[in-house]
Amino acid sequence: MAKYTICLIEGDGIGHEVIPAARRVLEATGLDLEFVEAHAGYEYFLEHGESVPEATIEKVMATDATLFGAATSPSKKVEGFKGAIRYMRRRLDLFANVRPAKSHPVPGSYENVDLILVRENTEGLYVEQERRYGDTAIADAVITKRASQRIGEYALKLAQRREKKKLAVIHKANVLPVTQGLFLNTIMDEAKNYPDVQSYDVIVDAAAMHLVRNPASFDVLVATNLFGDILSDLTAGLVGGLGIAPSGNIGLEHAVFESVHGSAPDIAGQGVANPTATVLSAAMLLDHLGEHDMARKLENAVDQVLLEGPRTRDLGGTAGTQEFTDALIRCIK
Ligand SMILES: NC(=O)c1ccc[n+]([C@@H]2O[C@H](COP(=O)([O-])OP(=O)(O)OC[C@H]3O[C@@H](n4cnc5c(N)ncnc54)[C@H](O)[C@@H]3O)[C@@H](O)[C@H]2O)c1
Ligand SMILES: O=C(O)CC[C@H](C(=O)O)[C@@H](O)C(=O)O
Repeated sequence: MAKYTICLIEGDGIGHEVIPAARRVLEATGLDLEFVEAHAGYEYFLEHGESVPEATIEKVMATDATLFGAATSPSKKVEGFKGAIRYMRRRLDLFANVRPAKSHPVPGSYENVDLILVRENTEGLYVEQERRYGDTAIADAVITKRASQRIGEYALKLAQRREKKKLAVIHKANVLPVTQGLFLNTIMDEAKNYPDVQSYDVIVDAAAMHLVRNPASFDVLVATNLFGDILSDLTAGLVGGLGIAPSGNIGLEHAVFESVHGSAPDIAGQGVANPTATVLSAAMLLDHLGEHDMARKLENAVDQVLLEGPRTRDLGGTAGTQEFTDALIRCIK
């Protein structure tokens, strides 16, 4: 039996391109890995009537960690459809969505950025409870003390292990003192147990401005689900864009790693997707398994190829997914 088993889920669109690329990179590490393939996404839903079959959940639970490509969610209501990644986050209680943004040697990346956005991954507006009364539509935002406390604890422990030891609690308690106030106050109370971490609160709109003006001043950020969703695309944009930004959906028992980007229907099937975000998510997966040296080796190889080329189109180059992946593999070996 291999040392680690890894579940691979391609999903939709460019998921079919970036997961095989990341698999080749993982195979090139020489680690003793066994891969198990599973299905999820909109294409699977159209064929089988469900977006995440139970067999996929079982494979995610039975393997050591999962690498997910991307999945499509249509912007209209489709009867019986559940967004694949959103369903998996809640079903597997993957409560922490960890989204690092680090400077890369690519055009448009700020220098000296090294931050991690921790997004609460199970509630907020993502409980997806919407209803319509005539011309009025209402969505619930659920915030619980339990989920706020555990995401706060996760972010504080993460900040404690880092050099700067700073935690920005992102909120909108000035307008929503009951829901956002519960999130903010619960985390600020928890922070009293971490006196070595400098915890401070920032209102989300101001946080967006500060992130663009002075991203190097941030260390760890924690936010409710939708604010974290929006700000993590912003932080991806600070350091080279969606082609580069990785993430991990982490629970107490299971973990699913995935790029921040989606299925990119505008470029899917053309062989031009940048696999970096998925490869860096694979590096996070290796860290999760305790393979820290190999994780650093992957990250260093990514930055070396980003610096020297070839680069993919989203970063101003002309390389396709294959050519970029080949260069990465040469660099690892
Ligand atoms: N975690 C997920 O599975 C996830 C995340 C985001 C969006 N989505 C879904 O994906 C679909 C498309 O959403 P979208 O277009 O708003 O976002 P997207 O992230 O798929 O694409 C946004 C833009 O970034 C580009 N891009 C993204 N990844 C790239 C890569 N690896 N290399 C090069 N360019 C890349 C795309 O070509 C596009 O122009 C939607 O159905 C959405 O619901 C899923
Ligand atoms: O396409 C979906 O079903 C979800 C997209 C997803 C989200 O959390 O909203 C994506 O934007 C992300 O940041 O992971």
